[in-house]
Order: sequence, then C-alpha cells, then structure tokens
Amino acid sequence: MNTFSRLAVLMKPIQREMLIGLALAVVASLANFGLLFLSGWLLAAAAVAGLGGIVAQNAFNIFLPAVGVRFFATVRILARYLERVVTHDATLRFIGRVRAWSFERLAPQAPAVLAQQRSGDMLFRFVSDTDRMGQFYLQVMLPFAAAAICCTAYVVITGLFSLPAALVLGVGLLLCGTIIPLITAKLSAHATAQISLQQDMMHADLTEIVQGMGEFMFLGAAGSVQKHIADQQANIRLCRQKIFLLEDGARCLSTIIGTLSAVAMLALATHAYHAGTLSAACLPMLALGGLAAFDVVGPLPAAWQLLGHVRVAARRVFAVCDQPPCVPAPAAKASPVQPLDLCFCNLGMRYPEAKHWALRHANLLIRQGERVALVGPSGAGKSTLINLLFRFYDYQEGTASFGNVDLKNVDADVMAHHVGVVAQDYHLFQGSIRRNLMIACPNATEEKMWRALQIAQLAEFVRAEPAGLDTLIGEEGVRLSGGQARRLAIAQVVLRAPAWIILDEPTEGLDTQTEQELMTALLSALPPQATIMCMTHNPAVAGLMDRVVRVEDGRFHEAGRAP
Ligand SMILES: Nc1ncnc2c1ncn2[C@@H]1O[C@H](COP(=O)(O)OP(=O)(O)OP(=O)(O)O)[C@@H](O)[C@H]1O
Repeated sequence: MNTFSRLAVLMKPIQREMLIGLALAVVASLANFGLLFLSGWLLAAAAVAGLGGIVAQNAFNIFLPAVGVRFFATVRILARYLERVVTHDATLRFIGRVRAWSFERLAPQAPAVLAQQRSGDMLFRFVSDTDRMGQFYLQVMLPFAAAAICCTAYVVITGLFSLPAALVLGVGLLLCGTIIPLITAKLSAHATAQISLQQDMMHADLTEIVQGMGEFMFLGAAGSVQKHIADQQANIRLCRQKIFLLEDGARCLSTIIGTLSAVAMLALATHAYHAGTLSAACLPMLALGGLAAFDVVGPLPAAWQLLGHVRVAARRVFAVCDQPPCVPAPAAKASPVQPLDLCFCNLGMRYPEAKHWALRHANLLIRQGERVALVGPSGAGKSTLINLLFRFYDYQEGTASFGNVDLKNVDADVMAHHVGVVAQDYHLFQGSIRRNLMIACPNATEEKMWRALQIAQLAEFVRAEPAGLDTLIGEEGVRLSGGQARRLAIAQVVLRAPAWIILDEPTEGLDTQTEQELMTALLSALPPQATIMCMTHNPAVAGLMDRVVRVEDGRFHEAGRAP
C-alpha cells in the first residue's frame, strides 16, 4: 500500500465527518460564485431596465434576484462557518488517531528498536510529522476535492451562457489549479526535501543539546554547538526563502491569469452580445463570475507544497512504526501461576548484532521468596536478566520459565504485574513526589505513600520539605541528589508491592549507614513470600541476601548460601 492509501485507511473512522466538511466547502464556494454571478446580472439588468424607460422599469422584477443575492450571501456565511467547525474538528480527530495508531505500534518496539533512534528525531516525528499528516485532509484533500467539484460546476454554468467564455475559464482554472502549482512544487521539491532533512537533524541535535547542556559546558563545546545550530538554521532559512519566492511568484501569476481570464471572458461575452446571442446583463455576470471562480484554486499552490511535506512526514512515521518489534508478541499468551519461580535452562542470549553471547549455557533457578544477590564483573550479564524477563530482548537457546510458563508466552504487561524493577538507568517523571508515586500505584493512599518512603529511607527528607509529597523534583528528578532519586525509585516499587522485586545497584550513591538502613528496612518490610533479586557490586549488600549467585563468562555460578 502506498503512503496516501495508508493515510486513507487511517481516515476511515472519520470519513463521514470529512465528507460533510467537503460538502460544506463546496456549498460555500458555489454560494460565493452564485453571489457574484447573480449580483453582476442584477446590477447590469437593473441598469438596462433603468435606461429602457418606464415600461422596462415596471416590467423588471428586482425582488426575486435580490432575494437570490441575499440567499447566496447567507448560505455562503453559514456554510463557511459550519465548514470551519466540521473540518477542524475532523482534522483534530484525525491527528489524534494518527498519534494513537503510531503509539500502539511504537510501544512493542521499546526499548530495543527505539534505542536505535535519536530521541529528538523521534520527538519531532511524533509531534511535528503526525501534525503534518493530520493536515492532509484540511489543507490538501479538501482544497483539491472542492476545487475539482466547483471548477467543473463553474465551467458548466458559464457554458450555459457562453461556450467560448467557459472554455477560457476552464483553461485559466486548469493553469492556476494544476499547471502552475505543479511546476512550483517541482521547482521547490529539492528545497522542501532539504528543509525536512535539516529540520529533522536540527530537532534531534537540539533535544540532545538541551538534555546534555551541562556536559557540553564541561567539555567546553557550547560555542561550537551554538554555531552548528546557527548553521543549520541558516540553511533552513535559505531553503524557505526559495520556497517563499516560488510560492509568491506562483500566486502573482495566478492572479494575473485570473484577471486576464475574466477580461477575456468579458471580451468574448461582448462579442456574443454584438452577435445577438447574449443579453447585455450577462456581460458583467460572466466577468464577475469568472473572477469569483478563481477563489477556489487560490489555496492549491500551498496544497501542492504541503502534499510533498505530508508525503515525507508520513513516510518517516510509517518507517518507524513498520519496524518489527525485537521480540514477537506471544502466540499464546499465558499468565504465570504460583509459585513464581524463575528457571533458566541452558539459556543462550545474544543481543542483536552483537558478536558475543551475553549469556550462554546459563542455568539458574530462583524460587519465590528467595533473596538473591547477583554479583559479577561489569558487563557479565546481570542486567541482561531484566531485559529477558520483560521480553525486551529474546533468547536464542535453551528454555526460560517464570511461574511455570514459558517466558516467550508472557507479555511485558503481565510481567509488570508480578515483577517490580528499579533499573540502573531508572527514570523519574517531571512533577512532584506524589505524582511519581501515583504513576507507580494510581490508587495509593497517602498513608501507603509515606510507608513506602519510610522503607526507602526518604520519608525524613520529604517531611522536611515545605511542600511534603507535593515537592517538585524537576525533569528526571534533577532537584534530588543521585541517592535521593534512587530511593524515590525504590519507593515506587515498594508501593506497588509486587511478588518479585529486582534492584539493579540499589545502594549506588548512598553512604554506608543509609545503605544498611535502606536494605534492612526493605528486607524486613517485605512479606516472606516476596522474592528479591539484587544486582550489586557491593559485598555488604550481597551479604544481606540469603544466596549469592555469581555471573561470569555468561553463566550463573552458585557462590554461597547464607547459613
Ligand atoms: N542493548 C544492548 N545491546 C547490545 N549489547 C548489550 C546491550 N545491553 C548490554 N549489552 C552487552 O551485554 C553484555 C552484558 O551486559 P549487562 O548490562 O547485562 O552487564 P552487567 O553485568 O549488568 O554490567 P554492570 O555491572 O556494569 O551493570 C555486555 O557485554 C554489554 O556490552
């Protein structure tokens, strides 16, 4: 399916509203044409009747056409207003649908596939590109469809009075509606593609700069970064200037062609009048109608331009969304059952495109309720266990089960119900401590929040803050120290009270006393059936566990069991 067919499929649920919007746009344009057409006739007919003496004046019925003029004027205003309401609503709903659809496809790709993308680029795609895709209906399809219908109607109506005038109108509309916009779009295609590319890079760079501002300062690279962005912006400006010049040129040319067409129609109508095939009142009617007809092709150059942008934006969004997830969805979903034991048997796991196996011939059995320390050198494969459990990555050899079901049949959502993780690179959300706790457990009471904070050894700090639970922690918890942020992440998991808790370096950034207090409070607060798996380089923390498993050479080695 090509890009636009896929967009059409996404539009299906809002098709009816979109068609109503189109009908209203057509009615508004036809009413505009009718208004000028009839006004032209009315003015000229009234003048002719005025010159024709008292008999002609009495014979002339001014009321019916005047009612017609008022009718067209009212319909034009009403239809234009309703068109705006309906089409903008349809556009917003379409943008929402595109975003929801993209998110549905992106979620299974996290984090393995998404990690290959730059976050700024992704942000741009899912804000700006989806927005552009959403404009496809309002600013591309609607003007084209309305122009096609209305132009045909204008030419037919004009043809009823004068065929040569209709021919001139048709040629003028064709030139302004398709030939000129097409040539403009072709001439500006390179600049349009450049803008997309440059903007893409600039947004990715800007996001990286904002996120790593401190590091750029430390590295003394702030000046060169500023220059880099300024250069990118200058390139974008040059491309935009070229596009604006072409668009303005096309607009001027269209206006000239529109005016010349109206003059030519008037000349042809005058010729017909002299030949006796047209009444005098029809002359201004055809000329004014001709001028009004060109209104409907006015937005087409911009629509052609936007068509190119929409195509690029849609292709970029589809390209990301179409990537297969790193791990296929389970063919037969299963839910782990008690006891929630974890068992790896001869397991082999290699990250995509990695040369070496992260785990190979690995055997491990952790029973529900055990408190296990996973130790080993950096890069041995400890954190890989979390990636396997949550199906972020797949294993290629052996078997793995959790709660008596094959891991390949367990969804990450189901796993999250049983297992709580404080990863090494945990993420805190912008906002208050309360918000972060509520994200972990939406219906937690204040009492439960304070208890979780108490266990995580953070309650004292929060209590001392004037805003308490509503203390703002900033983006990524920037207003907290490293140790406080980690303890908040631990409090989140404690609040959820899952059957399994996996802590990756839980005491990093803590002094010895807080480290001891935290681990003791945590171990004593959890019920006996709760399993704790703690990945640590800290022998003191490992010593608090019942069992120590050493990860080395991609295998698990039993390193000791507490008496
Ligand atoms: N997303 C990934 N893609 C490719 N290779 C990866 C990925 N994550 C980890 N690895 C590799 O897998 C191996 C095991 O990494 P892992 O993060 O499990 O080590 P670790 O024992 O947790 O180390 P540390 O104690 O430093 O946290 C390493 O060689 C690492 O380079």
